[in-house]
Amino acid sequence: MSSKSLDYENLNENVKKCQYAVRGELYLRASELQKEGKKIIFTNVGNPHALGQKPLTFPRQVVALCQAPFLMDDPNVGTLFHADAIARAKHYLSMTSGGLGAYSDSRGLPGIRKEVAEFIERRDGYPSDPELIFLTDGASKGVMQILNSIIRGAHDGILVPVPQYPLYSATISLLGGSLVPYYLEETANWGLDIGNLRQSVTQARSQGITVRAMVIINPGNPTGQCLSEANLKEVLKFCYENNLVLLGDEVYQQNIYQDERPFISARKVLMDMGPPISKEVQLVSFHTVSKGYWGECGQRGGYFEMTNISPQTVEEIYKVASISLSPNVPGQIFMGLMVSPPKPGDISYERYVRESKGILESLRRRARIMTDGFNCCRNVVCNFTEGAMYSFPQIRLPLKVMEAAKRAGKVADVFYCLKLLEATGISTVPGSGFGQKEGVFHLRTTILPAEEDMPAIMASFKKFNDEFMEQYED
Ligand SMILES: Cc1ncc(COP(=O)(O)O)c(CN[C@@H]2CONC2=O)c1O
Repeated sequence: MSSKSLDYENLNENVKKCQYAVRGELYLRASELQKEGKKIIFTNVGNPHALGQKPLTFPRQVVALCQAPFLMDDPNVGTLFHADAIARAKHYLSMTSGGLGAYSDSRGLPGIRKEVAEFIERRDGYPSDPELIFLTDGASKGVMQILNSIIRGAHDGILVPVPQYPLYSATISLLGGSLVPYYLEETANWGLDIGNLRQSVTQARSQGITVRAMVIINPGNPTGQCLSEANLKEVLKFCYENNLVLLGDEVYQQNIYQDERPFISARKVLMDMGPPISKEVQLVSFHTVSKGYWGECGQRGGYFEMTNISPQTVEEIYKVASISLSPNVPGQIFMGLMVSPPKPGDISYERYVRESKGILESLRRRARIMTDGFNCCRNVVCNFTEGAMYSFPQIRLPLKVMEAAKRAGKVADVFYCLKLLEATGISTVPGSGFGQKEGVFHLRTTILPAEEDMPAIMASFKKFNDEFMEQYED
């Protein structure tokens, strides 16, 4: 029988080439162990509610009423839902053309895009145009749409920070483009070095690659660093000088755990720089409801905002978005609620502030507990998690581990993470899944396990690591 179209050997080569380590070998092994009854701590994915974080009450009340508007016909609805949640649900339902079951415009509901624009204006102090904001099924889909618009073939290069979040490497592979790495400096707390950027671009160009865009992830995933205003100015100037569109992945902008480098958006810095840069540099900024203190990953709410992109290009991106008909409407409503939460004086305001502040303060404490826990191990060095949701310690491994890993046919940090998983049930992602310098090894875990469980998890890690090192030390 001749081989069929969807047989492996006939698949699109780009499909076979792309990799996404966050749900790769370690995750699959952890799932197997879980099926065998082993207790697994899935700290490999930035998935807060899967690790016990409670959803914020107000957004869930509003979306519940939007999903089941008949509840508002019940005379007792006020005993279960606050008046501001009821009013908000009616506000969103009035924007739809028949409730949550109807498609919306392919760019998302205009009323919610307006709320996003108003949020950006409040945050940055510059006007934002709803016509340049598209709502998406999570930031992932927005990133894929924009990269799809940029990459024309193998000679088109995208500058990506290494270590990087593998949505970028996987999507660039899938689209048949070229990833151009720029290495973050671990000893400078994962700082971005413009000299390294220049070197990467020069090298890529010498290989016939046209570098077309640059990705920044701020705060960083997996590295957690927060870019300073000075860094952002350097990057925007670099993009201006090299005619690059900047993709500003800012999905962790609510996740800030230090006061030295508060979040500042690439768009604000761009506008502050004034002409010619503020008029010339093309920027696309991404945000999501999956992160922050919302953590509503499963709702699939996201947006991207375009700056200095021509109407003709916006039309093309709109045309492609229309192929998927409509971003999911509940996710859009979550986005509207996130960018326009209860205000002082609203009935739900106190509870909203109490819940969100509580989550953020706990995340900040957990970042510290985890960093200190890793740094208690003699062969582990861990930068503090300034932002985002991850810890990315460097694990120094002796020669015998390299040899054992080689015999097992594994990369050294995959070998280490598998042993960690088998011994403790802690499911992580090996640093090799994010890219790292030759001969240096890391793992990525999240700071999401419940705060009360953290000390025990870090003790379990230390016990494993010290025993592992005894077994393999030179
Ligand atoms: C930097 C970055 N950008 C975009 C996304 C996509 O988010 P949504 O599509 O959900 O909006 C993620 C998700 N982070 C993944 C998910 O969990 N762990 C991770 O590393 C991310 O870390």
